[in-house]
Amino acid sequence: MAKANKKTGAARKDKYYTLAKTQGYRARSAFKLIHLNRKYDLLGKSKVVIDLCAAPGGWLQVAEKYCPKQSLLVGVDLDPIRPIPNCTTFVDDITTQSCRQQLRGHLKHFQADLVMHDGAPNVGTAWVQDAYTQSELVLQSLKLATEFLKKGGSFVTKVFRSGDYNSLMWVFNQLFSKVEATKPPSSRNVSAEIFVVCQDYLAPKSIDPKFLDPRHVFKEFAQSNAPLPVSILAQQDDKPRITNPGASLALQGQAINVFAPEKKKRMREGYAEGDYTLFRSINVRDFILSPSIDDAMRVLSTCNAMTFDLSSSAPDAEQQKAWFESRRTTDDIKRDLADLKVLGKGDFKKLMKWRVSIRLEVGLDVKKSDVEDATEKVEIDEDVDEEQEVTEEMARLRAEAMTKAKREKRKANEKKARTIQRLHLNMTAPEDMTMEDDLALGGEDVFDLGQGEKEIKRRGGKAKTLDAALRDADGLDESEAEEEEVEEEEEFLDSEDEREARTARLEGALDGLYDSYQERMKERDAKWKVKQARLRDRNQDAWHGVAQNSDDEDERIVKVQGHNAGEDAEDGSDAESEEGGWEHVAALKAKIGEEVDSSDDDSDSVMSDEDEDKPKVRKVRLALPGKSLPAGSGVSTRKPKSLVANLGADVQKAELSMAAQVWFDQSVFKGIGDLADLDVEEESDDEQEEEEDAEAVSDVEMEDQESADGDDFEVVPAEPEEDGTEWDVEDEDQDVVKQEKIKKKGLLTGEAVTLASALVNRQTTVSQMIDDGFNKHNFNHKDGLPTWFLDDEGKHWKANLPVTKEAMDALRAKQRALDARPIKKVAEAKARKKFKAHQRLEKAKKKAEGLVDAPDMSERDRATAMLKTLGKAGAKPKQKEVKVIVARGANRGLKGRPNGVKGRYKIVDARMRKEMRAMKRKDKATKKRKH
Ligand SMILES: C[S@@+](CC[C@H](N)C(=O)[O-])C[C@H]1O[C@@H](n2cnc3c(N)ncnc32)[C@H](O)[C@@H]1O
Repeated sequence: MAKANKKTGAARKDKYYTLAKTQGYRARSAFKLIHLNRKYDLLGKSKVVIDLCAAPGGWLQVAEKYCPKQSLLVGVDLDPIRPIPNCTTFVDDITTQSCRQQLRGHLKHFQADLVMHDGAPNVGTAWVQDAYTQSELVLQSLKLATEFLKKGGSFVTKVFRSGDYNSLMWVFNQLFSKVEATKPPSSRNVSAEIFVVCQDYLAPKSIDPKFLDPRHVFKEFAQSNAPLPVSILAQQDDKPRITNPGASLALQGQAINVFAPEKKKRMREGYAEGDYTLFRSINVRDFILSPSIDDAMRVLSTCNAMTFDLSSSAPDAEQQKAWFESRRTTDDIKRDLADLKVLGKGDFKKLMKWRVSIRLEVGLDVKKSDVEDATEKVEIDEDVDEEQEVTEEMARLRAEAMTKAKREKRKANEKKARTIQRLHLNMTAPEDMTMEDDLALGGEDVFDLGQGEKEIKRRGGKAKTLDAALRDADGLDESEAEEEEVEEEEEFLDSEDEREARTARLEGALDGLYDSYQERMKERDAKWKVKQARLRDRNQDAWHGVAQNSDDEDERIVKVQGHNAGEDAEDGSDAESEEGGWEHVAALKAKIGEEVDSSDDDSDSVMSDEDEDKPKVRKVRLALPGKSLPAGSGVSTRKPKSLVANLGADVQKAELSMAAQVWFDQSVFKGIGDLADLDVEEESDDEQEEEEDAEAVSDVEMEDQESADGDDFEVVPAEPEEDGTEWDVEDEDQDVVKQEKIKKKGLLTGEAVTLASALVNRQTTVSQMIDDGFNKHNFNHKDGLPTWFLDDEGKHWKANLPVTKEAMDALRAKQRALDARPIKKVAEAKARKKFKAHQRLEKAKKKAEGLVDAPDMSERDRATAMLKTLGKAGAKPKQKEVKVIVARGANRGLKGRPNGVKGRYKIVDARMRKEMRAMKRKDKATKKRKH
């Protein structure tokens, strides 16, 4: 079973986890801020920073590292934060007044350059992200930001892609002149989180509180979106939302037109609305009893795991027990059910076969004439298109399988022989054997569906053949099926052939199903959807959002109250000026909604044709109605009122993708307009990660490469960072490195010496060597080969370069010569010794000369003295004596030189001295006895 990609707890400990550990960051999230800082340079100039929801302190650590020295860094969280140098932290809830006051106390008269928020609501041990609470938390952090930020300051926050996301973005856009959403590479792809960087705070004199009130901000979207989950509805009930009939109705109109163009809400964002649980587990009954193969596939592609409910309280406990204990529910199947996200093709097919076999076993698939089986009715009303596609695909696959079966009939014997041969050669692992292999060998497959049919027949039931089951799933009727059966009977005369052909057909059909399963998995991927939407955009006019910004005063973005007081909406009322800008902005927003409705005849998008090719950076701007757009603003001015494109005919064409398009066409995604490219980045990341395992490329290097590859993030600046951070490691040319090494140390391997001598001796040429380089080891043709085979080959199948005996002898001789060379330190010691001996001799010579001239010495004395002097010169210098002090009495526990001891000394333990003396005595005694 292919478990290589399994994302276990250990797999969550990815490279950023490791990097955080090695670099001393408390949380892997630190890298998110590092990446954001790289892209937006948030920290370099920020002298006053507030970190909301800062525990355990990863972001503060990063801020401490990258902000100017002496910066004021304040962090707050519900959880205490272990002290971080140069940072002030306190425990509080950011939604409370006391937090506000404490922040004020810490900041004193300073205003913040940057407010950061990486908060996520604490929802206990289960990581269920209540998106609404999260959005509220974001709004709360924005509220604090508006209070503490200075004009021009920045605000960074984490948001989740949920129904409230657009509302949040809209509010951000009112308060900051630059708002971008981005997903740093360190943010896991499976996570719905996205970071919004708001720059250049406009600091209006006063802000309508409604801009920061969740009940107002999230109102319209909550109403226009699909039903919210119970928890969210409960919250709404607790805090009834204030409605604003005038504006909100129009807004709803707009929202309905734009944000909910589809009749049927489908989970375009990849998460079921309101369900932000990353792990979804369901009961196997939903899979086994799913009315059609398509539904079963949907279960497989949307869930992480399937479980059996064996508790006695389960309504179908007995049935579940039977399924669980069935011989078809092998350990492999149980493993697959436990982790559906890593299903390989083989696993997928096994599970689909298992479902069919269990259904056959329990008699779920029987002829309709006998039992009206409601569960087999294929519901086609929901996914007509997909169902049709699957049906067509199945028909095509069946036709293919028929042709294949004919061919295979001819080759049957050949195949059998090959299979047996492969087994003999140990080239096939049992798990890689297909059903065909099993049948070829005459063995019984655990999912031998024919067997299942027989079993049912034995029990007296009229088993529906597997083909029939598949046909039913395809929506083929009985007569068609019978016709096919007659044809098949003509084709296949003996039962073995028939059986084989059926198996082949089943395999073909399952292969087709697996492909569509994969398609489905891809479709769940938001990035893939964006890619598809873009492709469609190229061919047809789609909704292109509201007009681009221009410098024109009349078309400027409508800002908060302070900015728009006195400017009325078209109706001329100035009622909102009293209370604030919310109604005003909302009314203008509503106006645009009306224009959406009234501009049906205008099928042109405001994006010019050239713009289509440009990166789709679209920012929703609220234009004052009736004013034309200025020339040169990059926006077509032909039809000034047509702020949005026609949603008519095109909507029909692109109906199913509209929600996805609208979602990703918003201004927020302008920063990640290259989401599709990120796919490539991701793929290359995956490859890189594989390489990382294989080649142990350093994490740091990887990090650089990743940044350089991704469009989303800038290439790391060429100049080294001041603090010499480990991100900027130069990617050395390995060839150059090797050449340097060879220059310094010569050829080091037998292969290299052999090749070099072959070249020198003209036994080969350079071009011959280059030709030899074109071998399978240098090219990656691994597609379609079984993993066990590649593993095995990787271990044992190495390039076999020639090594001659002469080459090895030469290398050995070189090594011996190296070994024979005294090492530097030994040479130095020897020289020192020689020098000292020479000095001693010189000294003795001088002394001897003095003795020669001594008048009062007898010849004998002179000779004795001379001998003594010269003898001393030749003798080994006396080792300086070391006095041994026993650590007892006054000396016990003594530190430093004991009183009255001069020269070298050593403090020893009394017991140690005794033992050493005893040993010496023993040695002496033994020596004596020997003599
Ligand atoms: C993802 S962690 C933050 C990690 C942090 N940025 C770091 O790098 O170490 C989210 C934090 O939000 C905090 N949080 C959630 N709700 C909060 C609230 N109402 N007030 C303060 N902190 C809150 C949680 O206690 C949690 O520590």
